[in-house]
Amino acid sequence: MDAELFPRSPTEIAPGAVHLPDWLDAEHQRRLLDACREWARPPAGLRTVRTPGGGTMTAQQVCLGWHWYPYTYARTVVDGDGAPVKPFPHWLDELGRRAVTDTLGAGAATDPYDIALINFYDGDARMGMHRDSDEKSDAPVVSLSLGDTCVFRFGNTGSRSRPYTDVELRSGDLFVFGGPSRLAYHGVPKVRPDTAPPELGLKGRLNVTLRVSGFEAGKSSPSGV
Ligand SMILES: O=C(O)CCC(=O)C(=O)O
Ligand SMILES: [Fe+2]
Repeated sequence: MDAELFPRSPTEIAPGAVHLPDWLDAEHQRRLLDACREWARPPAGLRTVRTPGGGTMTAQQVCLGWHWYPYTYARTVVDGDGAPVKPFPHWLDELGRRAVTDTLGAGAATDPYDIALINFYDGDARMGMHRDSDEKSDAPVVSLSLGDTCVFRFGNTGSRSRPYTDVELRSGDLFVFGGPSRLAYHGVPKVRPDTAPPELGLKGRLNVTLRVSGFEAGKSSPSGV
């Protein structure tokens, strides 16, 4: 890796929101990328998300555990091929819990993680300011980045506008937001093309967010489907 002019260090961006650079080493990034490539395959694979207003999200998405679509969760890909959502693997829960204790400390332990949203950004894909507010649990959101560097904008709980902080998320970086920042607006205004580590072999950017649903096992989904 290039020598850093300004070394990147763990930073609390807002109360309960922590950026931990280089959390995944090259080998773990490669393994997570391999898994993402499997999850992206149909059925219930990578898809373009349509918003109720008739637009489309520029980042493509695949879900594990629960299928997210604007603005709720279902058991099947109701807005796509109709297949059952892919299962959420146990090792991702372990990764999520470790991410939380490494950033927020052992006291921040949560219920098991059971949702992953995997976003793929290519071309000039981006993501507008939004809150992750369709889960019932207030457990921290865990975000892992692979491939191209992006500008991640982390704002406030009141509105999409300032004050916010722009953070560069690079391949292998971890960002966790919980506590008073759990419902903060955030987005990805820019991805920097061709900045991925060459040895990873990914063109574009992948982001894996892990969440705790808080939905009751055995009960119907919040959307009823
Ligand atoms: O790509 C990212 O870093 C953010 C993704 C995100 O905010 C989301 O999936 O809700
Ligand atoms: Fe989000």
